[in-house]
Amino acid sequence: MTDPESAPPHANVDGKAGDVVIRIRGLVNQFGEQTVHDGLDLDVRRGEIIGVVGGSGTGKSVMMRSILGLRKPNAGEIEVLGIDARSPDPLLRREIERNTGVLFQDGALFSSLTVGENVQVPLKEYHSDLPDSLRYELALLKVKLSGLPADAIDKLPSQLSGGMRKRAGLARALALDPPLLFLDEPTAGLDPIGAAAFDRLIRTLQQALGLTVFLITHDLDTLYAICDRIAVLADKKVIACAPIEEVEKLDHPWVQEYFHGPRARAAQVARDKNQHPDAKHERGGRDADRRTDEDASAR
Ligand SMILES: Nc1ncnc2c1ncn2[C@@H]1O[C@H](COP(=O)(O)OP(=O)(O)OP(=O)(O)O)[C@@H](O)[C@H]1O
Repeated sequence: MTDPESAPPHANVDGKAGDVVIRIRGLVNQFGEQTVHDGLDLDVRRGEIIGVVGGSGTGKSVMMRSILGLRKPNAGEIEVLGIDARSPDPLLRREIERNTGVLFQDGALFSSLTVGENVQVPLKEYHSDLPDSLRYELALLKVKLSGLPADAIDKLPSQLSGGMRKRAGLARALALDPPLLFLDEPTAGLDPIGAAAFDRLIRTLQQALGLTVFLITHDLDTLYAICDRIAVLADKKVIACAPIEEVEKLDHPWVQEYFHGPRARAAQVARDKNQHPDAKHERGGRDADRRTDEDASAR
């Protein structure tokens, strides 16, 4: 761990795929009498898309907030790229912030700023020395990378569809080229075709940019289509963290209900239909163009 007294803080952004980039041990989170996490452990590996699932109120968002240092846990250790996420040191806090992009559920865009201005907010904070024209060009690059048309850059969030707002939020999350991307329910509120397209975008960006993605979702299609491993929150802990084929078999009432109900069956059918023998990285390969009405209605 870097000693902020003797050396500038430096996140461990280089390394090989599979290295642990987020390490949680013995996490405890309480709100008054309510214990949300009690001795939760989790390792997130470099280069993976980890899907975080669990019933409503099991503490998925609280875990994400703890990792990002937005909430101080009651106990436990959290390291993000080798930095102690519980540290109050502003330099360490800033280092974590600079290396993590976050897409919150509601997009969290500033409504009075254009898309381009929203994307430039982190650029202004961390690269204030850049000329305005270059910052604009960088914002435009992120807007295009997120699958938006170039002219979206000058629009207000209220002038965009829900799916486009998500993409704008993604463009802002990617503004600083962070190695870690956090997504809270990215496909919530999107229609099935829009959700499938967003899944593909995430997978494509993750591969192209070498991102590690921490993805909270209730969306079974997303889990089957793009997640390398699934972390299941239940009983105040992560009770399993494994590829979906293993997690499905877990003898736990919530897991059984979630992964073997009618919605799960539809998602599995979609996955099996779309799986292509040559698709090395596509786990499920949910493909909007090939979705059936049955699949769509099961979402
Ligand atoms: N600031 C807070 N003050 C009090 N209780 C809180 C606070 N934040 C979260 N909680 C409680 O912690 C529990 C976990 O909340 P969290 O939002 O992490 O759940 P979740 O798993 O993300 O749920 P969902 O899937 O419904 O979004 C809930 O019971 C919630 O009410």
